[in-house]
Amino acid sequence: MADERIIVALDVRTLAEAKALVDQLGDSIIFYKVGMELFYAVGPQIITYLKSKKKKIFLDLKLHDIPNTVAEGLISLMKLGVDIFNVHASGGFTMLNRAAQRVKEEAAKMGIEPPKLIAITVLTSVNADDWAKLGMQMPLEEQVVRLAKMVKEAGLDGVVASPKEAAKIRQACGKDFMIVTPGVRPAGASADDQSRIATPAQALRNGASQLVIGRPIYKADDPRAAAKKILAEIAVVD
Ligand SMILES: O=c1ccn([C@@H]2O[C@H](COP(=O)(O)O)[C@@H](O)[C@H]2O)c(=O)[nH]1
Repeated sequence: MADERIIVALDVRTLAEAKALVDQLGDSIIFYKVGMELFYAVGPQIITYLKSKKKKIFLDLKLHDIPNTVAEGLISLMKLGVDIFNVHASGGFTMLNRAAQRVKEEAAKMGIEPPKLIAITVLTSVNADDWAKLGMQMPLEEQVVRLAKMVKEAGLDGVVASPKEAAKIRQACGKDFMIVTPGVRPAGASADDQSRIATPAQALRNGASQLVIGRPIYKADDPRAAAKKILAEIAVVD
């Protein structure tokens, strides 16, 4: 059975490219992330396609708006039938809490399990300089943990954070809390625009529940071989 801890980011702009990558990766990958680049270009047909292939879907649109707009936006997205979706934690406790409640309420009406709702803490691209320029007083890592605790208290299922913060979040939020980490790079791979990175095995050892990996797979000369190498690396980590 494919390892659901790896979520491949389908960061391409056309349905044809997305289909080609999913075909190439075959049974080795079950979970895909659809983000702004692809969803804004092709819309819900990518969700329909992935579902027809029996794939799981993380719809990464990072909603960030007032509570009513976010909650009702999530309900529209939920109707597409995704497995995970997300909002920005910096939208605040009221927004997060309303979103979590509305998703559960609507799922009950629909007679379905609610999709997992998770929140972005601090983007994995943000570095120390960006952080200082934002005028933040608290060290970045402390802020991530603080946001994770707030997300949990608001009733969401987990967070998106970097693998660097995963251990502290796990300690603060417990074993059942989802910690989804982008910013994952096999040893020696380019960091690209990511700042707070770790290898796949290290991310899991730090407490991540799932890893989002894009360019190290889809930009590889042989994406299937790149995915298989990562799967072999994590196979020895519980
Ligand atoms: O903090 C965040 C939140 C989301 N992402 C997304 O994950 C992938 C990472 O892709 P790579 O090519 O492996 O860097 C991408 O779709 C981002 O939008 C993130 O990187 N950091």
